[in-house]
Amino acid sequence: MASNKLHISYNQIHQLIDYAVKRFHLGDDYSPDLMIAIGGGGFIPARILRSFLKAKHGRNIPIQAIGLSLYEELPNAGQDGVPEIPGVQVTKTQWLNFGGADSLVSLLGRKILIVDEVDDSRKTLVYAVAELLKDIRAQEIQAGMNPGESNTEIGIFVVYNKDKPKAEELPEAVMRHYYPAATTPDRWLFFPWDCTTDIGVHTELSKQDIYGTVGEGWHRQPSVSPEQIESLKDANVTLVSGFVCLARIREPLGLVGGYWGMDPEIIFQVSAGSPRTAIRGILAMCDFLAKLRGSPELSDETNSQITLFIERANIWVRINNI
Ligand SMILES: O=P(O)(O)OC[C@H]1O[C@H](OP(=O)(O)OP(=O)(O)O)[C@H](O)[C@@H]1O
Ligand SMILES: Nc1nc2[nH]cnc2c(=O)[nH]1
Repeated sequence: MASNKLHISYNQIHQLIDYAVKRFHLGDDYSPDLMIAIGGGGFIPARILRSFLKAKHGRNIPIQAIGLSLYEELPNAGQDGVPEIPGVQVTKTQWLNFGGADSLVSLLGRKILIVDEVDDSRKTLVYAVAELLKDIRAQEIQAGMNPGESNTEIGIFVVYNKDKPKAEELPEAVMRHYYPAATTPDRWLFFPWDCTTDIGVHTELSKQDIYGTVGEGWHRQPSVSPEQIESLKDANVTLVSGFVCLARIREPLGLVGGYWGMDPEIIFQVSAGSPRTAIRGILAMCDFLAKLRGSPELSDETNSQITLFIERANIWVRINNI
């Protein structure tokens, strides 16, 4: 794993959740009636998500909390972005008590949405789903049903999914309702709630991280101004004096690519690499956009912006292909 961590701000999380609800048609295509937040990182995202789902149907979805822990509780780990060491096994620190005498909630027939802030090795999510399935089976037996007869569904919402080989796999039925608001490279994510120094400085750093720019792309309209497209034309002027030009085109890349789910690594290549890496990134981006062009979901205006963007990017590549 690369050593540099990515600063994440509260706003980025809020905006990503907003966009994800729209992008995945949450509340319509999959309309949960129970959220289960994995604490502590899943608590704030679940609460934000509840607001966006309420805005759709006017109903507040109940949030239940479970506590699972995989990462070692070393003295400074987790604090101020110090990466934690993954443990071997997930441990339960808190669980549902649906069978308890004072419990009013049944899992049967529900559309459940598990919420967490990050899917890293996937061990935590796999464990949570396996334990939940055991509870569902137990409740089905108690109700005199056959396994699966209650048609209870489980979905997963994560704010960040790390793009890496996962240690364990989720059941196929659950993957059909797997909603990652954003995909990140395999770096340590430094969340705002882990910051114990200056949250203002942390927020500023989150804007400078390329991922911050990409993240912002997800919530804005997929539209790039003519001036931004135009700026590609003279990007080569500053290339020779460093990577200033790449910063100039980073925003339009983040806007178009981020909004339509382009791999953030491409944008990272474009803005953080050598000229040659940048050119590779631009070409990968053109490929991505070319596939997107003409999609029925795109407006005519967006389509023509993409066409123009590819044309300008190609000019940029030709000029700089050293
Ligand atoms: O995909 P995985 O490798 O299993 O990692 C993801 C889990 O790791 C973090 O939990 P952590 O144990 O650090 O607890 P916390 O949420 O209280 O910080 C995070 O909140 C996820 O639940
Ligand atoms: N804060 C934090 N917790 C994690 N748990 C697993 N991966 C991560 C990460 O990148 N950041």
